[in-house]
Amino acid sequence: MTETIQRKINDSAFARWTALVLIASTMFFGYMFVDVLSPLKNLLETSRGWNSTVFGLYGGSEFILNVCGFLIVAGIILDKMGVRFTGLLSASLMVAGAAVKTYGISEYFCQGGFGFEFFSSFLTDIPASAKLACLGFMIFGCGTEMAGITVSKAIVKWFTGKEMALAMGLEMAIARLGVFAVFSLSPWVAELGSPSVVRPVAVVGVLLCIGLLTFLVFTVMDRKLDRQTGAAAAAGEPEEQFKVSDLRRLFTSGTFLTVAALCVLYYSAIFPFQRFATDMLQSNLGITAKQASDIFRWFPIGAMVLTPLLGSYLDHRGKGATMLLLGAILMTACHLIFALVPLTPLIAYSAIILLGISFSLVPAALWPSVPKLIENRLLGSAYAVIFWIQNIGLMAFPIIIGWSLNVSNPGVAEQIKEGVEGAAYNYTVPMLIFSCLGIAAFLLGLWLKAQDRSKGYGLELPNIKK
Ligand SMILES: C[C@H](N)C(=O)N[C@@H](CCCCN)C(=O)O
Repeated sequence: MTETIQRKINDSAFARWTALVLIASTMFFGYMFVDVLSPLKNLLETSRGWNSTVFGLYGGSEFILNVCGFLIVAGIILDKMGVRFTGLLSASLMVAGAAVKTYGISEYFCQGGFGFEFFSSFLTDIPASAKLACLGFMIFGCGTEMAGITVSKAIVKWFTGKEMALAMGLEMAIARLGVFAVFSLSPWVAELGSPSVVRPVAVVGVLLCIGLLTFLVFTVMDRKLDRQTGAAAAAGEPEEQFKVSDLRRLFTSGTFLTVAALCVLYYSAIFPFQRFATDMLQSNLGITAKQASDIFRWFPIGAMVLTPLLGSYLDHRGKGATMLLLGAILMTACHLIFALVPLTPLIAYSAIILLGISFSLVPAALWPSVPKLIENRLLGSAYAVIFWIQNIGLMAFPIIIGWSLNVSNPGVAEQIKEGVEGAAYNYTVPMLIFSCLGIAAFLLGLWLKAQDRSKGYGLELPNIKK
C-alpha cells in the first residue's frame, strides 16, 4: 500500500517564518503603543497634571478589564474559535482602545471637548484626561493581551516539532525592538514643534492599523494550513473539543500554578519598572527625559539580541528551569544596584545590560515550557490563565510603585509641577520593592526546579528530540 504524505505549508521554512514575521509585526506595533507614554512621565506631569500616583494608575489600567475576567474569556474564545478569529478581534480592540486614549489626552478633549464634563464629574483628584486615557488603555489592554496568547498558540500550531522556542524567542525579540523604537522615537516626536504628548500617541496609533493588516494576511496562510491538516473541517480549529470545565485542570495543577506565580513575580518587576525607568534615571542622574530614554532603550535591545539565541539553545539543549533561576538572580541584582548604589551613567548602563540578559533568560524559557505541562487543546486557556495571574501583578505594581514614590517623596510632585529647579524623586523605596519581587521569583524558581526533577516534566530537556 502506498501512502502519500502531503507536505503542509508550515513544512516550508520560508512560509512558517513569513507567518511568524506577520504575527510578530502585530505585536511589534502593540508593544510600541504599550510604552508610548513611558518616556513622557515628566511632560504628562507638567502639561496634563498627572502626578506619580495618576501615572501609576494609568500604567495599571491597561490590565484592569483583563483581571476582571476578560482574559479568561479571551482564552476560552481562543480555544473555541481559533487563532484567526481571536487574532483579528484582538488587533481591532487594540486600534479601538488606542483611538479612545488618543482622544483622552488630546487638546480638544482637555479644553472641554465632548465628554470632558462627564469625566471631570467624578474622582475629581484625577484629571479627566487621565480617566479617559485609562479607559482607552483598558480596551487596548484587552486587545494586546488577547493578541499575546493568540500569537503564542499560533506559534505552537505552526512550529511544534520544529524551532518552537526559537520562534517564540524571535517573536519576543521583534516585540522588544518595538519597545526600543518607541523609547527612541516617543520623546523625539513629542518634541517636534511645541512639546506634545498627543503627537507620539497618535503616530503609534496609526501604526497599530498596520499591525491589524499584517495579522489579516497571516489569516490567509493559516486558513491554508488548516485546509491541509483537515482541522478546519472538523468543526472549528481544535482537534479535540475544548470544554470550559477543563479549566479546573489548570487551577489544580501545582506545577502550572508555580510557573504562573513565577511569571507574575518576575514580570511585575519588569513591565511596571519599564514605565518608571526613564523617570528613575532622569531623577537619579539629573539628566533630561530624552537622555534617560536613550540609556534605557538599550534594555530591550539586550533582550532582543539574546532571546532568540537562548530560545534556540532551549530547543537543542534544554535547561529551561535553570534559565528561569538565573534570570531571577540577574534581575534582583539590577534592581538592588538601582536601589542602593550611587548612580553614574556607567553603572546605569551596566545594570540595564544585566536586566537585558535577565529579560532574555526568563521569557525564552518560560513561554515554551507551557506546552510541556499542558496539552494542546487547553493551550489557549493555559496561556490565558498565566496572563491573567500575571496581569494582576502588572495592574497592581504600577499603582503600588506610583503610590510609594509619592509617599516616600513628600512635596516633590508639587515642586516638579511648579518647575522648581533640581526637584527630583528618590527612587530607593520603589526599587527595593522591585528587588523583593526578584528574590521571591528566585525562591519559586528553586521550587520549580526541584518539582521538575522529582516529577519529570522535562523542563530541563530540549524541545527538539534527536
Ligand atoms: C505582557 C504580556 N502579558 C507578556 O507576558 N508578554 C511576554 C510575552 C508572552 C508571549 C507572547 N507571545 C513578554 O515577554 O513580552
